[in-house]
Amino acid sequence: MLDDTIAAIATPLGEGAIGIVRVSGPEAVPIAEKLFVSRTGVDWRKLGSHRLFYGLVVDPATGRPVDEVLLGVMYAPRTFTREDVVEFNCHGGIVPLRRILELVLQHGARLAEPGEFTRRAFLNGRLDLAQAESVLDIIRAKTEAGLAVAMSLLAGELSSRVRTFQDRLLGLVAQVEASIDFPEEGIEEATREDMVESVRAIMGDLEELLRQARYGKVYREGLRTVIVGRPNVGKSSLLNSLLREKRAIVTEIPGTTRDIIEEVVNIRGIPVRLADTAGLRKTDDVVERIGVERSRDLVKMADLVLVVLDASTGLTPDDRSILELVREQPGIILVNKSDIGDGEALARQVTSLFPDKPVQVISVKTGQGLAHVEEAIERMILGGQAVASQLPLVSHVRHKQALARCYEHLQEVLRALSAGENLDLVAIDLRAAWEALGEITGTTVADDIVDRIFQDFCIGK
Ligand SMILES: Nc1nc2c(c(=O)[nH]1)N(C=O)[C@@H](CNc1ccc(C(=O)N[C@@H](CCC(=O)O)C(=O)O)cc1)CN2
Ligand SMILES: Nc1nc2c(ncn2[C@@H]2O[C@H](COP(=O)(O)OP(=O)(O)OP(=O)(O)O)[C@@H](O)[C@H]2O)c(=O)[nH]1
Ligand SMILES: [Mg+2]
Repeated sequence: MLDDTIAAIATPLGEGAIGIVRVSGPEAVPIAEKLFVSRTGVDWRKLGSHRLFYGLVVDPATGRPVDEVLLGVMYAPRTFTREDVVEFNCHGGIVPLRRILELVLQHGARLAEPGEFTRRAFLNGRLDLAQAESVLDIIRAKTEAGLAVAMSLLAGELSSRVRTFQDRLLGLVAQVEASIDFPEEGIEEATREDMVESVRAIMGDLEELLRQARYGKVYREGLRTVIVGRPNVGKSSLLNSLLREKRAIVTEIPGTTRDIIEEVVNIRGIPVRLADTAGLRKTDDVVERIGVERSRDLVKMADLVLVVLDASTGLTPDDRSILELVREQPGIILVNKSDIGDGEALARQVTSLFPDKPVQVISVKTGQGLAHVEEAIERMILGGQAVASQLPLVSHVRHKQALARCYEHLQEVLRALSAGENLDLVAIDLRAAWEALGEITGTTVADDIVDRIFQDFCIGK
């Protein structure tokens, strides 16, 4: 499979200053030799790697120039894929890009599958699986903090942590197997206790990583946040204010918002996917009822629900049923319009009904309390930790699950050790724990999982 040459347009299709057709594999350089004509008189084949050459792409069939380009040439093995790579930097229009790709395909390459360049980097050992996954995170990052998390994954910070865990586990396996091989010497009580201690230490470190994982995925996927409340309480006003943009229509007429409006806002580095919804109330209006249904569905899937109340009207039966809806969910209750009503009184009443939920008195109109809302959102996710002080090493559910599986096997190791069970059993679970970790870096991962990971990538990446 890796002896063929792949090609794709690596830049977005549209109008741009520059567009890139990327080619990787043994035919990359021969293809460039067929299509590229230098305009500077240099013999680019005689010069080194990682250089750009100015010239034309000429269609060999007609001899006619297709576009003026810069040709990037990078020789294996020190390239993104560890194969020969050439890049046609052409003008960023659909027609030049498509024409050049077509010529490349006619002269010895095939169209790359989604993520295939990065997949080759993985298969050829330049990146491990976790690092390869970070490439998509970098592209999709919504905030600087999200980018920093992705960059640390690319740099291999999680991978190297995982490898130290694996080394520690292998050390234990060796210890256990030595005892199995010389059963007549038995296993001393002290050795058993040593092992228990080492396993506990590893588990403690895993717990720390798993704690971070709880909020780590937020940096990649964003925090799914839904604003709910009765009609006219100020939900759309709140969205606009957090966005610092007049995105949603705001009027004094209840029932203004009918569709869900979704935007990503950057709240202290955290990408928050804010959804403004139709006001919730008992209604006979068909259109409005559909909107209400959608809001309820969204609430069920949310990471965080912002319930907006109106201080100027006090708590109504509709408010009470909305609050019931989020009783079991992470939520913050916002008492709005405190400029025209007694916000503190309503906040006290709500706190007595829902003592577990944070309540914040605000006025979107005057801006009162809005900074506290951002703070509360941050606290909610990080459990009080400051964002900047420590970015999570674990941001993928897949990585978290592998760590959790490793942890479970170690629990089993502990149980077997303390129950004085056969050391063969202990060794089996230690190996299973080691393998669970290998799924993160890709040394012990099934092919279909690798397939699935790269399917999400764009073509040309
Ligand atoms: N034009 C272009 N821009 C790009 C990429 C690309 O492939 N092409 N990248 C692709 O995603 C990113 C940069 N990533 C890259 C990663 C490694 C290498 C590379 O050649 N690595 C060699 C070291 C080169 C040297 O030592 O001089 C290596 O790792 O061996 C190139 C780009 C973003 N920008
Ligand atoms: N006095 C005051 N008025 C506010 C405040 N927040 C919003 N309003 C007003 O309340 C009215 C309703 O605001 P919206 O943001 O449209 O309310 P909504 O909850 O989105 O309403 P629906 O989309 O109908 O469910 C508008 O006239 C806003 O200007 C506030 O803090 N104080
Ligand atoms: Mg609205």
